[in-house]
This record gives sequence, structure tokens and C-alpha cells, in this order.
Amino acid sequence: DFGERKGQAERMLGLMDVFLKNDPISLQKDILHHVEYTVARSRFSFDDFEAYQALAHSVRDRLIERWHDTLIHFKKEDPKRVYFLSLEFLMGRSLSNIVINLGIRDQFADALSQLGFDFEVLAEQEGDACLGNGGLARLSACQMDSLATLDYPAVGYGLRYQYGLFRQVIVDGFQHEQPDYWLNFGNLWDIERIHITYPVKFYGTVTDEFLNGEKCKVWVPGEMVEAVAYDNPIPGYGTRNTINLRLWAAKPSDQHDMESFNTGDYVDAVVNRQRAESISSILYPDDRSYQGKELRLKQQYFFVSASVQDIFRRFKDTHKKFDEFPEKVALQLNDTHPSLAIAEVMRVLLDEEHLSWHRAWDIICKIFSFTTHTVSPEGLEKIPVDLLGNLLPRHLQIIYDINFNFVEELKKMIGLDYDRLTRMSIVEEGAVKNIRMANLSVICSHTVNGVSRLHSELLRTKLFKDFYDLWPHKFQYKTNGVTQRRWIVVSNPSLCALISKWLGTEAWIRDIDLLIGLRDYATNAELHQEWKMVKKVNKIRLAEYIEVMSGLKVSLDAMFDVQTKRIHEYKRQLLNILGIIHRYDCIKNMDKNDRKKVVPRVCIIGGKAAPGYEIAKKVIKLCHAVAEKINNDNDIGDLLKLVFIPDYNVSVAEMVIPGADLSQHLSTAGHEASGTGSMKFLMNGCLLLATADGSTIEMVEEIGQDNVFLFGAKAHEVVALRKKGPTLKVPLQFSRVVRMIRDGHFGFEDYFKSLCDKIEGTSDYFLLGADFMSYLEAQAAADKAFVDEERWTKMSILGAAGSGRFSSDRTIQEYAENTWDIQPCRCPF
Ligand SMILES: [N-]=[N+]=N[C@]1([C@H](N)O)O[C@H](CO)[C@@H](O)[C@H](O)[C@H]1O
Repeated sequence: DFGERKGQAERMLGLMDVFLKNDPISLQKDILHHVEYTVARSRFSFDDFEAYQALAHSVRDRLIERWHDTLIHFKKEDPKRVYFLSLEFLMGRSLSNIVINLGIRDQFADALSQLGFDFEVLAEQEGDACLGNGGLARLSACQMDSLATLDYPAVGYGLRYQYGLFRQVIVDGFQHEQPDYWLNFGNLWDIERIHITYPVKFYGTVTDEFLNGEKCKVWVPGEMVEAVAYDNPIPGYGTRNTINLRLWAAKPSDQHDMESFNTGDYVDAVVNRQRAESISSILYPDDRSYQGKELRLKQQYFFVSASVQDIFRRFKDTHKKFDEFPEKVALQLNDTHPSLAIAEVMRVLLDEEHLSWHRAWDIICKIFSFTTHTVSPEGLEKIPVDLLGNLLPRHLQIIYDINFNFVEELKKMIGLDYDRLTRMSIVEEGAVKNIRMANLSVICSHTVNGVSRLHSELLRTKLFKDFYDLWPHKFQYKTNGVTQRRWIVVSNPSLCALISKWLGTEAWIRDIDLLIGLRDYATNAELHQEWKMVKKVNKIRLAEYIEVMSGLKVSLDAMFDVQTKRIHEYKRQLLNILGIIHRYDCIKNMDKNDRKKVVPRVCIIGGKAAPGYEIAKKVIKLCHAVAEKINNDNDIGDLLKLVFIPDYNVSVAEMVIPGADLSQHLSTAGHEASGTGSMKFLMNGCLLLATADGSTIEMVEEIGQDNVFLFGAKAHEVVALRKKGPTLKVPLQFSRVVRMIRDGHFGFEDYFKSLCDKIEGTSDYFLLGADFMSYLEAQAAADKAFVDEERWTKMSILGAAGSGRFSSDRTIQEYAENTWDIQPCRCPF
């Protein structure tokens, strides 16, 4: 609807082709056009990176077309939208994913090869966008892909960090962190929106004033910065729908500069500029929660305030009555990091839109839904009242008022049960008074969910028991999922082609339940042949990468045994290393004959440790020290190798996962809320050796107990085992391998002492000793299965065939139907 500029619009349309063409000539022309005029290099001399830039610009042009059409369609249809607020999005590389979702990869590959370039070589030029730590962050990215593919009207909001997650550099086996200058060569996949900016206020005071005789609160800020939007078009697969991921960057508010300039204090102005920009400068590199860091709180409020202002602007563009707000807006809180949005929406409705408390509260309770990714109370964010009161004085007032009303209501429902009232209060009294962001989120959200069935059970029976007993209807579970577009089609094209061949269709890429069709061929010899070939091709690629990264040549006949995820005590990478030491020790004490029966292994471990997490950093060093010993022991040869893959990120995962035979998920049961890495391995025909934790339990139900190597104490047994403490019997094999570390078999015995102290006796909180024998039995079962190629391949095919449930398409469909109440809004073009 071009309205008054109809004439002009028609002329413009006349001037431009309706859509960009994708025939080889048009593509080659476009690429060379961008070489010459966008990258500004002569078409006769440009290198791979410049070719990548020109290619990326050509792809982006076609992305933007669909993005515009989608936004125009949404504007016209004005559907209810979901706003997905997350402080982290782990996008990785974009080029390959985008051309595949647009369905033009082959066309571009052909056009490039005619220009003498290889698409994959150019795709390698792209750096990862690492705007997140781990599972939670990558889940956000997978969910954006599914929201777009399923045609849901959605917007993602986050922060555009200048520095992503640190680069992990290993020096002498020790992790060193290097800043991730990911924007050094600019980011081709986001568009700076200089006209979409919002002021964000901090500090200051709140005064009572009278407006048209009405008493109202006025917040006079002490500091102001500008939030500028950077839009990342997210294309769906097999649809024209392309939604928006809007990331905010902090810039100084010109209001601020002028003041310093007027006072002629130039230096002050520049310092203020840097201060402002520092808000969105760096991603906090810890997968655990943060307490009491002002910059972290500033980051949370900064992106929340800009996002809420943007949501209100979009709503008010076409709506006058706020009663319609819940019919058009669903706000999803990805953990408690964005939970200040509750107080911010309340502030805007009360102080700026002047709604009554009652009407404002009614809207709040209809628009917010909250997902927690945490299992333990320690992981729940708490903000010191002083810090919040100083930075956001009006929001603290509102949170106090919300809490006062809640506690008054609660007293009516549960009487004067002070212990329970104290536990449920948003305000935690004590030496340091804190705001419990999880309690605020549960109280103000109409739906609360965990990220697996077991996790939700733990929320109902432990973490949020008090709230569940009060509001059982609020609690749901939405088991996580991953997108098969990235984790099969992009990262494993040979498996993608094989699946499409045997299913006789590519429809599974949009409708993954079709994968179940592979079950019919689980014992088909021809498929077995081709299935093994695909794995071999991917193992060769992984082996080449290992040789480049570590200089180590590994045998392709060995089982590639992988554990890649953030380094955490509860994820028990240490159990894996102790198992490897045990295997090494056993082989060393074997005679020639017995060694013939040994199943060769290449053990691959990868993952970043939070910079301040000493124990996790010691685990990385131990891994290198053990590898040093084993890999240089000619007596062992190819029977056992240990490799640490440095700087594990999305692109490295896309290379490691397709090449894995076995993947390990060893968390002490009840500690991993879900886990999503396991889902990617399963989809790629990799077998799982795991504890019955998080979403693994649901995977076993989908693919069958016989197709997974389960071990260890169950979640309900862990508590009892911990109670046993010193009476808990520890197997000799366990004490022996710990002794080997203590005795310096791998050197650095003093440095590793605290690591050993943490897993012996009563301090073995994560039960490595208690689970050790069960773990070794599962490893032996995996060895036994691996040598029976037919059985192994059948298990691998049945694993992939049963992985459909773990697509983020299923997850998003459940959220859309049971939480957000939104409907698909497909772009008709
Ligand atoms: N934050 N957080 N939590 C996690 C992961 N560490 O990012 O969220 C992930 C995504 O929900 C979960 O899979 C994982 O179990 C959980 O620990």
C-alpha cells in the first residue's frame, strides 16, 4: 500500500526487475558487479576473501528481497507476533545456511565454478558470529531458523557485541583467551538501521508529579545512551518468509556529547563516548550465571529497553487501545537475562501510557512467558537491591510493588506460612538484599517451561516447587531441538543427499518426522554400504583437520569418540579422561594377543572453559598432558589417541559432528537441563554414550534402549548416593587412575592435585567414582558393538531415523500452539 506515493512507486517498480534472477549469467554478473563496485576491487584481480565478500553481497541482495516482502506482508496482515528476547545468539557462519534456505546454493556454486571459484573454499572465508556461550545461545539461533521456516511472525531481539566469545588459544596445554574481533572486517549479514534508534536511561532519581491532576512517577535519568538497531534477516527453508533478528549496539547519545562540548571538556566527551559503547562491547564468557556485575545489568536493561520501545512503537503504529496489546504481542524470556522487560513494560504502561496498575498488570500477565535453562538454585540470577536501585531506581520501585501485591495475594492463598512466603518472595532478605529474577519471571509469566521432560519434573518437584504447588497450570515442558537445516543439510551434505535418496524426497528437510522412513532400511545392505561411506568421507575431513590443528595423523579405522561442549565439572569431561587413562593403562599391561582385540580409538575432546573457572582450565591441561603421554607412546601406536580440538565453536562443530562415530554426554544425572549437542550427533548417525539425563531420556524412548550406551546413576538415585558420602565404595580402577595422576604419570602433579582432591572421598560431588564402573562397562559395550559393523551401522541408522522429535521445528510448533498462541503468516509471493 504505497498510498500517496503511488505514482512514484509505480515508476520505481518499472525501473527495477521484480525479482533478481538466479540463472548462472545473472549470478556471475551480480558477483562481478559487487567485486567492482561494492568490494571495489578490479574484476581482474581479487582474492578469495574479496570473492567471498562479493558472493555474500549477491546472496544478501536476494535475502533482502524476501525480507522486505515478508515485513510488508506482516505489516498488511498485522498478525500476533512473538518477540524472542535473548542476551545470546550463537549464529556461527551465515552464507551456506542462507543460500541453502533460499534454495539457490547449487546455482551459486555453478556460477562460481564458471568464474573459477569453489563455493566451499569461499564459504570458509567467513568468520563465526559467536554472540553466545553454549547451548542456550545456539538454541536461540536454531529456534530463529525454525520460526522463519514455519512462517511464524516473530522478531528476535539481542545485543550486537563488538567482541564475541573469546578465541581459545592453547599454549603448552593451557587455555588462553584472546578477544574475538569478529567485526574487524565488518559483518555482511547485518544492516545498520541508523534511523531506528532509541534512548536508554540509567541512574538518576524518581519524583512524584501530578499530570492532569493524576499523581504519576517521573524518572529523571543520570545517564543516557542511544541504542542503534542492526538487523539480521533470517530466511526460512522452502518459504519466502524471512524474519528479523534485531541486535542493539550502544552509541553515545548526542545529548550527552553536547554537554561536554559546551563545557569545552573534549576529553570528557570522548570518554563518555567509550563509556556508552562499552555497554554492548563484550559478551560475558560464562555459561553460568552472573551476580552483581553492573555492566552485565546495564547490558540486560539496555537491550530490554530498546526492544520494548521498538515493540511499543510497532504496536502503536497501527493500534490505539492497549487492551489489544496481548492479542498482538507475545514476549518470550530466554532465561532470566531479559526478565527486566517485565518491570520495563510495567513502567511504560504506568508512567508513559498512564494506564492504571490493574490494567497494566493484567497486560503483563497475558504477554510474558518464561523458559528456564537452569537446574540448580545457584544458577538462578539474583540482583543486589543496591545495584538495581542505583542503576534503575524506578524499576526497583515497580518490582517492590509487584512483590507487595503478590505476597498479599499469597497470604490469602496459603496463609501465614512464613518459610514459604520467604522462599517465594521476589525480594531475598539477608546481609545482601537481592531481587530473585526467576521468582519475578515465574510470578509474571502465564507459562513457565523447562527444556526437557526431566528438567521440568525437577522444576516442579524442586527448583519451583512452591510455585508449581500454587499454579500447576503454568508449568509446561518444551524439550529442546536443533535445526536439521544447519546440522544436516549445511554441515553434512553427503548424508543429506543419502537420506533424500532413500526417502525418495527432500521433504524431510521441512518435515523431519519423515526421517522415520529410514527404519524400513535399517538392515538394508546397500544402505549400510552407502551409510558407512558417508561416515568415512566425514571422518577423512575431520582427520585432516586434526592433522592441521595438532600435527597428529589418526587412523580412520579407529572409533572416533567425541566429547565436545563447554567444560564444566557437571559435564564430567574428567570422567572421560580418567576412562582414557584406564584404557591406556590396560593396553600397556596387555600382551600382544590381547592387544589384537583392542578396538582402536581416537578420543576427541573440545570446549571452552570460562576464563575464571580454574578447575575447568585444569581439566583442559590434564587432557593435553595425558595426550602428550599417550600420543607419543610408540608402544601403543594407533590403538589409542587423544586430541583436544581448540576453539570449539559452531563451524568446528559442523565439521566434528558428521565425522564422529560415538559421542559422549556424561553429565551427572539431574544436572544437564537438556543438552542439545547430543541431538546433532544423533541426527548425523553418531551413537550416544550417555547418562539418563536431560533430553537423553527422551532420545532413548524415541530410538530404543538397544541403540544407546546408557550408564550411571539415575537422577533420583544421585541424591541418595551423595548422602552415602564416605561410605560410598570407590572402585579400585578409579583410585588407580587418580593415583597415576597424583604420582605424576602425566607430570604437573602439584597443579592437578586440587583436581584429584575434588573427585575423591566426600568431595566427589559429581559422583565420578560412583559411576566409574558403569561407565567402563558402557565403553566396553561400545567397543563390542563397533567391531560388529552391521550392528553398529543399524544402530546408527535407527538413531538418525528416530531423531525427528529433536528438531527445533517440533519445539517451536509446541511453543506457538501451547504458549504464544500465534499462527503462521506465510508470505504469498
Ligand atoms: N544456560 N544454560 N543452560 C543450558 C546451556 N548450558 O546453555 O541451556 C541449554 C539450552 O537449553 C541446555 O541444553 C543445557 O542443558 C543448559 O545447561
